[in-house]
Amino acid sequence: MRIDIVSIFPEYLAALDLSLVGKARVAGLLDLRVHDLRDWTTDRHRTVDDTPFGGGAGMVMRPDVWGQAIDELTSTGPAHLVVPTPSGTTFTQRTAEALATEDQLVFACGRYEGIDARVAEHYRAAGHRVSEVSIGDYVLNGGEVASLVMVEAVARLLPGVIGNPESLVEESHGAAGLLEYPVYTKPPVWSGLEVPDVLLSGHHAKIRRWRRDRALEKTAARRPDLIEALEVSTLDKHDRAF
Ligand SMILES: Nc1cc(-c2ccc3ccn(Cc4ccccn4)c3c2)[nH]n1
Repeated sequence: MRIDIVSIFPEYLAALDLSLVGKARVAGLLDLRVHDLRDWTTDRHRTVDDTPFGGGAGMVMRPDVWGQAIDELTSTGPAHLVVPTPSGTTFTQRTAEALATEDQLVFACGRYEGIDARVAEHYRAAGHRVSEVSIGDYVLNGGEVASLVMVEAVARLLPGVIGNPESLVEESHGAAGLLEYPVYTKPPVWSGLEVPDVLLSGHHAKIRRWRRDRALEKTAARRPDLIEALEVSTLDKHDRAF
């Protein structure tokens, strides 16, 4: 997969050189390129914004500069344009799974009051998939942090990026559709607190059952909406006790 990220603060995306995503790039599992939007400006001041039509506070990012950038970056094939915005559809694990199937993603990181609305309109009309996406109900100062979140969520789903793909099944919002169970490691007693006996028993069936019970318990307590969304067929008679 190729991912292009365009921003007026490209150094904000330096975190993607680190850790799991950084290693995936070095290993050639992910072709991730970060670009400075100002490289597509033509004036001496490298201007990317202007005052909003209709008045109002703040500035709006110009469509022409974004058009030059996105045209160049999508010239090699079908790309999915992802535009972080507070007014977008909510990004979920399902969104990450869908984006992870694409050949190319282009993240357009806005700043100021956002990007001229005609940019998304233009690329939809040109036949591109365009997703205007929010990472949650709070307001950031730009799209860079949202792009970091989405790139990490997508990259870890790509083949070979996560060491043990099995862990993708049991984690929160994973295939099981539950929040994950509590995890423990050594020492067996810490701060006067013990590890649940069943986890020390070596009885794998009981451990599996205990973990599923804790996952159902936590999900029912913290995210009853996820319980509603569970396929009833995936619940056994023991589960229905929750
Ligand atoms: N989940 C999210 C996403 C964002 C986000 C994404 C991109 C941009 C580009 C500019 N701003 C600031 C801004 C503030 C007020 C109204 C419009 N935009 C952004 C904020 N905030 N929260």
